[in-house]
Amino acid sequence: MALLKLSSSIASTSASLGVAPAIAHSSARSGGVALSWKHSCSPFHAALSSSPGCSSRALPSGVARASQATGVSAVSAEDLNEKFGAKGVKVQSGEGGLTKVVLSTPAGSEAEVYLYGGCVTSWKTSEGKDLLFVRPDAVFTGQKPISGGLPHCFPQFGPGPIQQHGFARNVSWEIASSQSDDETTTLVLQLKPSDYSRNMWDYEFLVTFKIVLGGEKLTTELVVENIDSKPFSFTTALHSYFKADASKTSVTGLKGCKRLDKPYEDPANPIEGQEDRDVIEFPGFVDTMYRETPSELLLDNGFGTKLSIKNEGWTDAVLWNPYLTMEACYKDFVCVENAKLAPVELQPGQSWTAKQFLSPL
Ligand SMILES: O=P(O)(O)OC[C@H]1O[C@@H](O)[C@H](O)[C@@H](O)[C@@H]1O
Repeated sequence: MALLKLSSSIASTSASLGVAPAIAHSSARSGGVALSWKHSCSPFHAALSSSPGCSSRALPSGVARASQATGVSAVSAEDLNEKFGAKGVKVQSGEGGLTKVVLSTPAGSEAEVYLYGGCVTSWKTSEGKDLLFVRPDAVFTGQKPISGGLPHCFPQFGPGPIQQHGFARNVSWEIASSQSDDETTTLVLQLKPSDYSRNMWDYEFLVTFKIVLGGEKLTTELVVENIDSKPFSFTTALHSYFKADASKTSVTGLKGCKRLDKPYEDPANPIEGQEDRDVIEFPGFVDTMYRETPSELLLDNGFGTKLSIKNEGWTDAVLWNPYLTMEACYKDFVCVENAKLAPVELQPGQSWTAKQFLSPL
């Protein structure tokens, strides 16, 4: 069940960061890995996706390209560090000059969060193992979503009328606050409307993303508030990329759920069914949306780590592995995405909250 509640007050933001001109840097995370993507263009991807090689067709009028959004913070990492830096919170210039926040705890766990896309790109337990995955084709230019970690799909999961997975993953978020104590480190980001977002989704909203790193756990809370004078509705997901040996990976907990399989060539027309497997593996292309999912899924990443993926408020889930359409990396990750696939309708003043709790067992 979605948690709908009236929002009494809107948190004020300490930083004021607009969407600023793009920087010239262009840095692939691959460190020189040769890329030979076969991610060919489905009709939907061809029109709206940021996928490599899929950007040449005309867009419906009023729809902005992802590449028109730019994500460089207007305030330098040094200034932000001055304001929000603390024990366990360091604001730094990251890949491609994009601002990142490095979170750490006394127990030795660490996370990295890029303000561009409000994207957690790394989460290391105290053993130093990064449990998240960033694709080798991910770019840190501030002009395309970072493909990896925990990107946001908002205000549309898709396919739909605006760009694939919405705009939240390809705009700069602001730091609202940071905090750390002996056990946990917390970073709160906010996303506000811009000309870019209004051009495709003309609503006034406030999205708050709280990231809490504590011991061996990574908890996130997403709050969407309608601060407009008119209602709006949205769909959303936390497009979580987990490092995995896909040939040995499995997900448990979805038996009995309604499933919608998205054919690669026609993702807008999914095939309905019901999940009858206790344990789901990834032997080939997987792109399945599950409805009314339980509050906990278990991911065995094939490297000996079992991860509990709990949630509150996320009512649906998506499993994705691109298989040979991304030959260079499909063996190395799976996406297990907490999602909200049925539109959430918010009246002015209302908000919606969903939490994700990740912890190795
Ligand atoms: O390449 P993108 O835009 O990040 O999307 C990747 C995939 O994301 C998944 O969530 C979708 O179910 C897939 O259909 C999609 O291909």
